[in-house]
Amino acid sequence: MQIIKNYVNGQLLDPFAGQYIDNVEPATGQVYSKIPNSDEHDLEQAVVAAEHAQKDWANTSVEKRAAILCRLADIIDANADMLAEAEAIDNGKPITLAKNVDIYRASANIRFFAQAITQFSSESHAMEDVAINYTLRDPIGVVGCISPWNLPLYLFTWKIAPALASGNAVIAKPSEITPMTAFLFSKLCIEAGLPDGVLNILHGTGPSIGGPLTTHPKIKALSFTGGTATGAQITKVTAGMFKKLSLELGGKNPTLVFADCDFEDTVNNVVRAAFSNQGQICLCGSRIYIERPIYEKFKLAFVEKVQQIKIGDPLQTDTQHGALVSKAHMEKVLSYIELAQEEGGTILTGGNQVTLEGRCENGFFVEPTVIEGLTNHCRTNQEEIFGPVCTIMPFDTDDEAIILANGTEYGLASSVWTNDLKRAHRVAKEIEAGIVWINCWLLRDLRTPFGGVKSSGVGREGGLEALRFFTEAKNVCVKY
Ligand SMILES: NC(=O)C1=CN([C@@H]2O[C@H](COP(=O)(O)OP(=O)(O)OC[C@H]3O[C@@H](n4cnc5c(N)ncnc54)[C@H](O)[C@@H]3O)[C@@H](O)[C@H]2O)C=CC1
Ligand SMILES: O=C(O)/C=C/C=C(\O)C(=O)O
Repeated sequence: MQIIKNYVNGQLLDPFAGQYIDNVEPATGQVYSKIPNSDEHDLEQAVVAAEHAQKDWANTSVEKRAAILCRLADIIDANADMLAEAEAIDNGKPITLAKNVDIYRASANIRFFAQAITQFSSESHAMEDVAINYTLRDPIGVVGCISPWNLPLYLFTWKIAPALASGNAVIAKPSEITPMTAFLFSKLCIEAGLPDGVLNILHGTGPSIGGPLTTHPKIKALSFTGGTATGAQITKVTAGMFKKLSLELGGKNPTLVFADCDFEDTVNNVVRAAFSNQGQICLCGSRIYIERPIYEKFKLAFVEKVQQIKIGDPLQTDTQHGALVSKAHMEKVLSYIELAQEEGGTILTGGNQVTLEGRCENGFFVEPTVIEGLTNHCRTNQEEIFGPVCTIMPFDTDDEAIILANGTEYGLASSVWTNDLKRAHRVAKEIEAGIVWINCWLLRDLRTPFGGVKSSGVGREGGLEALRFFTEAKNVCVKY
């Protein structure tokens, strides 16, 4: 059984208290590794190491920092098969998805921010004949990054890469539900020659290490991705501590399908948007609104396509739909399917747990599920299910579609499917969300601002926004 270790000051360490928790493979339901349940002592050691390393790292030339990070990205690429298999085992996601999306993006994140920092510049403001102001952007110091289980290495690297590139030392906590690729990554950091203490990875649960990390006085900025309730808790416990916070939280994202869309392409992509990664992406489109003239036709084609999704062992390369991340999460998703029926919904396809034969007979599999006949304000359409469950509903006018789309507390992402350019722009402007995709979904340009409004988060990451978040601006005013 593999024993995962913390990565502190360049070394792979056991937790001080010797406490471990079980790591379960979702596709089999079996414990297959042990995870340190780190606590304040481990954190203190990491903070000391990070503080010690940070000044040298900040004083290391941008070119050298970028070169080390690019080397790390290359090493990820060289180990892509190994990492993809580890991610599929740890998370339950299909191995093909793990390789093409998760691991591909992990190295892209690191390479992107390694290059971005070499292009980062700051503003100057001239006061005619009086003075010139220029802005310095210094690293913050020691920062914290907390990431979730749904896109483990993808989101872990999305946070640490800009933090490191801009000269901070990082204490990162991956999800205790999917710790494996962050552990493997720590070995790759050693191989890449990342200086000791610049990145420290502490494993463990929210209460044992996540909480202490958020309130540690020496950690001046926190980037968090996860559930909205946890984001609210972090805001509460850090109130009055004057930390910079970037919170990427939940979504309940609308997909708006207009009658003039490219029908086939839209059906294919709306299926992908609803069910990729078993619906466990905060950007998934789980509320699908279809313009009435094509409602019945779209429904038939959509359900037919969903029924073709191949459910199977995540380690088989032809599997399209793997296991949910945990038993608890599977039970949560199944309880929402039950709730949807109590609320008057009709299941058009799916709705059940799936029992596979062989090695995966005890895995946490749930069918891709499509429900119709619900109102917009029912709990099924208001609460984040974060699983392979979507609802479909008709609409009659653009204005109605916008009201329905905006009718939840969330505001992360949305997609709009139409060939009417004016409509696309108008709807995009009216939708309350951090991201609107027109005739596409999850098409990501890493330079763009990424984040949500309303209960979907605070702040933006991506591109310059992330580099700005992980630096402090200082204005210098020079009188002529
Ligand atoms: N990106 C997203 O939008 C995500 C949303 N979720 C939603 O949240 C629900 C709960 O999933 P969880 O895994 O429990 O998410 P979570 O928000 O509890 O976990 C995310 C990360 O935060 C850490 N954490 C938990 N409590 C903490 C605390 N008090 N202080 C600091 N860190 C803490 C976790 O250990 C993990 O690393 C899911 O069912 C889903 O609806 C979950 C993961 C990602
Ligand atoms: O940055 C991206 O491309 C995707 C981000 C996804 C999440 O934050 C999520 O699913 O939690």
